[in-house]
Amino acid sequence: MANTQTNTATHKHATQMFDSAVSAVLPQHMISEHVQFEAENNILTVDDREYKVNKNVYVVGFGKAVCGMARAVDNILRNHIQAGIISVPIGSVASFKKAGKSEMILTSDTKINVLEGAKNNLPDDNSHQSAKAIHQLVSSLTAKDILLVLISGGGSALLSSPSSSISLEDEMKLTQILSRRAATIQQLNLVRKNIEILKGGGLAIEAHPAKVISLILSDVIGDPLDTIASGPTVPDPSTPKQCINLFEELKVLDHVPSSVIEHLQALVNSPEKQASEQHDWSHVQNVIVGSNTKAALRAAKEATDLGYVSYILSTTLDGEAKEIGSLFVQLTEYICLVYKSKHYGERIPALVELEFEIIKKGIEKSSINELIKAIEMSRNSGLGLCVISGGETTVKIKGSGKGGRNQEMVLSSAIAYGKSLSSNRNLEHFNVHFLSAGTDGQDGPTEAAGAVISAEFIKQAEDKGLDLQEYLDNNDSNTLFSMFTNALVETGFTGTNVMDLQILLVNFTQLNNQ
Ligand SMILES: Nc1ncnc2c1ncn2[C@@H]1O[C@H](COP(=O)(O)OP(=O)(O)OP(=O)(O)O)[C@@H](O)[C@H]1O
Ligand SMILES: O=C(O)[C@H](O)CO
Repeated sequence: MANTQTNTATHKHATQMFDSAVSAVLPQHMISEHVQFEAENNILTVDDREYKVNKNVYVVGFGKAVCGMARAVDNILRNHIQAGIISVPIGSVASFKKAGKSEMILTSDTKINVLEGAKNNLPDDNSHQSAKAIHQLVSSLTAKDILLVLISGGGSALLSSPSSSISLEDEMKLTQILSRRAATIQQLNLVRKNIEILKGGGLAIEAHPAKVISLILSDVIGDPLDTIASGPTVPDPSTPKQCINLFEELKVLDHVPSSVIEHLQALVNSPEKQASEQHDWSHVQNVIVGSNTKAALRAAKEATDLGYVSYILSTTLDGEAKEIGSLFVQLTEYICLVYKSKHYGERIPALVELEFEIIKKGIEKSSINELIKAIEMSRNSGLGLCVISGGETTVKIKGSGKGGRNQEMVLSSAIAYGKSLSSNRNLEHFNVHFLSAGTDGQDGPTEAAGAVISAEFIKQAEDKGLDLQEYLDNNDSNTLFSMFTNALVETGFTGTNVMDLQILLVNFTQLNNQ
């Protein structure tokens, strides 16, 4: 029974749940769930649509998870693929080779060409050349052809296709200006859709009259099709005016290259914009093959299999990473208080106060009510409780240290948990573990996917005489966690990318079990 597990076992459960979640969104698995090929009749089925295949398939792709996605479709449709080009992050193939992940790499006899570029997830000359090659391929297709488009996070930078009046340098400058102003991915991609040829539905329009099937792995909260990789195969309802308004809102209008402003002004009522508004999209099928929700559901299933009561709190978690870290400690305190309360639903002042704080940080009252039900089930059954969430947080970097948003979140939770433990607030007799990690296996510019902590970690940090707050203030979470034997979550580059996951495990236990 999970509730009587030791510290080591619980730690292992947390990483096992994370690994299982990642496995649910690995390319081979996701593609085979949505794409089937009946070789006898040459029928390709993608969800509810069927296509007659006859050596008429072309493949293009762009994104961090596209290597494995291309391998998966090559395995399925190998004899029918005529040509293909994928644009993937620089060093992808070498790192998969190094990790022995052969299922993520195309075989030497494939017809799909692999191009690498976009260092540090920024558009560059390599990704510009890749986009040109992709453009050329898709615009040569005819009505009898089928184009498979593989899309995942990082796709925008890997398909750099500025309009002919805008130079690559100007596009790169614009990306920098907007990023420095902390533009959200929705804001950044709004602009990209209006200034790039292949974005905002442009790729599908260029491929017309071919049939277009987009297989999309979502790395954006809420899975908005028109934002993921700037929606190259999705109708774009946005306008050039919205871009100008955005520049004003971010106070960058004076810094935006004049070629961009001129392009946007000319785009209003242009034949190009009108053609896209009137385009018939019936030749396009967009399919989300994987998302954070799918990973969270698998983590919950693994938790149940391991003997926990599991509850998915949210799959749209955002905000400042360190705020979310302390939110999880408030949730832990809340869980422990409800556990210990004599009567289910008892409204003691400490609970009401905590609930107020939790709601203030963005958790809905209805989610708290569901959480209470899960706590009650856990208490009645004697099983441990597993709370799962997913999404993507942000970090305002002020220090000079090494870290990532997940490790920063876990470090902040360790500080809050340490305070909570030392003031003896509600947490005694509870064995608590908190993990946060990126499903791509890389948290910020570090080698780790994330980190996991427990009371044992806090004790070890105290024994080492470490000041955790100092590391947090310097955004140096990775340096800190690297000093411990099992605080980092290390998976290597996973080959998928559906944002981040958090796993909170609370086991009621006697202290002598730990
Ligand atoms: N020292 C640091 N401490 C905390 N966070 C950091 C640090 N350095 C960079 N980051 C964060 O890491 C993020 C960039 O890393 P990463 O490449 O994993 O994210 P991404 O570009 O959003 O890609 P993906 O969505 O695929 O994970 C940025 O959000 C940045 O704020
Ligand atoms: O490539 C992009 O635009 C981001 O990763 C969001 O999908």
